[in-house]
Amino acid sequence: AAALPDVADAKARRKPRKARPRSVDVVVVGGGLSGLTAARRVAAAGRSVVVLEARDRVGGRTLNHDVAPGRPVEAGGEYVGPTQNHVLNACREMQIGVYQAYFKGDSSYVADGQVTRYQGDIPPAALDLVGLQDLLSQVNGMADSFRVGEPWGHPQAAELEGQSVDSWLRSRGLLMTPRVHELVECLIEPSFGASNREISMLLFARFVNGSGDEQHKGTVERMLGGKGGGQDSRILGGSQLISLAMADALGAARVRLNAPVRRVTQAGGRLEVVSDAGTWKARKVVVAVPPPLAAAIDFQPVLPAEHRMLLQRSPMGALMKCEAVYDKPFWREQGLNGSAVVAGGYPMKVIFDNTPPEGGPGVLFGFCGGDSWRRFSGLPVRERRELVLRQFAKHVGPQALKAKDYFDMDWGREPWSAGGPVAIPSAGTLTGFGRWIRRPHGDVHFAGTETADYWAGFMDGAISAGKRAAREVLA
Ligand SMILES: Cc1cc2nc3c(=O)[nH]c(=O)nc-3n(C[C@H](O)[C@H](O)[C@H](O)COP(=O)(O)OP(=O)(O)OC[C@H]3O[C@@H](n4cnc5c(N)ncnc54)[C@H](O)[C@@H]3O)c2cc1C
Repeated sequence: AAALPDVADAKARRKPRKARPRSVDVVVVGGGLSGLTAARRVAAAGRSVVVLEARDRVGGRTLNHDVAPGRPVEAGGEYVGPTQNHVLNACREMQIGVYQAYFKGDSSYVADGQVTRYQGDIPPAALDLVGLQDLLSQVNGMADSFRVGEPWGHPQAAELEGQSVDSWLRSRGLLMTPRVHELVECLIEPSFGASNREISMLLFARFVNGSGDEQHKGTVERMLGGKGGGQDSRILGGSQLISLAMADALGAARVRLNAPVRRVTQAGGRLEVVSDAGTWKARKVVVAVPPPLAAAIDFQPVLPAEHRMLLQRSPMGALMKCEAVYDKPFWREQGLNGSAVVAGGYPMKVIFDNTPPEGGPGVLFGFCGGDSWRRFSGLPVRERRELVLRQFAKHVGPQALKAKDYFDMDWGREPWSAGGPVAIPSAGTLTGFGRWIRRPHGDVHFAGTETADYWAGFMDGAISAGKRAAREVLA
């Protein structure tokens, strides 16, 4: 023990040596699906590349959680579906399997304390269905009125961006009953991590418009649907496996963890990227991080004001996933598939069966976002667990109270995501500054799911944006 101070003193006396900046062709900022995809493309073209990732892991908004040894489920991004060709191809390339989510049996609709079983995507909301159908057809119409990824091209773009989903529903009059408002919140809260009054109709239409591919028009049904829709399938081994496999293929030398990037300077065709893990020189930089975190990087020269405004006015939603683990998915024996739509009064608006493909342990999860997040997420974990289990018990029965484990993942409290699932540009931002979304700043290029045309906000959009940014820097 007596030797310890000497060692410490010797260390203190040693002058810190300034590490020489390393040089690569391309620095990628952010080791989520988008950044890793860009890096793979750059490496495949024979150029040198390094991914600088702030966290001690890759995958960003995707995160696996083991509910039993070797049985991961997702605590972040999870589902894939038809027309999400980029993520499905990435799985194929990485030899990762995809399987259909569990749809056998009935879903549950919880309203006024009553539980009704139903099949398909639309809950049996009686008279309120008229209002709901009206909303779907109106939004599909809006989404069909502009070129994909360019919502500012809608003939009434400014008007639609000035209207929140909430004020638009009110403008439709008696058709939109209080129950329709609640049901729409069940669509909006999990999709955006925000409430009806926080999302503009133009932003909603932009997401619907992108829920397809070059051959298939985007529709609300595909964006929000289960079988055949965006929630059709899951990824064997959990969605974070895609990023883990990509990082593995790139190798540790090309993926630096614990390396938050603070400054990007460019002068005379050369760039310098300063991170907590050292400085890199590069010819090109790809920034593949959520907009508020891109806004926090010190770009020299500074970004054009319009681009800065776009990033600053695009905060992230607030969303958490609350999950309970049981010995087995006991609800399946009752002919239930575990899914529920819950109108009013509960922290979680939609619930899904998250059981691993082996069939156990049984897992249920619910989304808590927007106003529900603001009420619930700050509670102590003991209270969160109790509220969640009580809510699960409502539709699958009292056995739900006897969970063997509970965990939740609060993306609103993750500094390196700044929220989730996606950025939600405030009113006036898409029409005012949206055109800057993919515009390079000198030799700095922008990726990340928010910059995609199709499936922006989803894993598919993250991957297509990474490919597009790689094409730009390789051009
Ligand atoms: C709860 C939840 C549920 C979701 N459900 C689905 C779903 O079912 N299906 C679906 O397709 N999508 C879903 N998503 C969305 C999906 O996860 C994201 O669209 C996608 O993962 C985003 O990938 P990305 O690479 O664009 O960004 P991110 O995953 O956010 O990656 C960005 C990376 O950059 C890092 N970073 C940030 N700042 C810096 C910095 N300054 N320096 C270095 N590194 C930095 C971050 O740590 C992160 O790793 C969900 C998301 C959440 C949160």
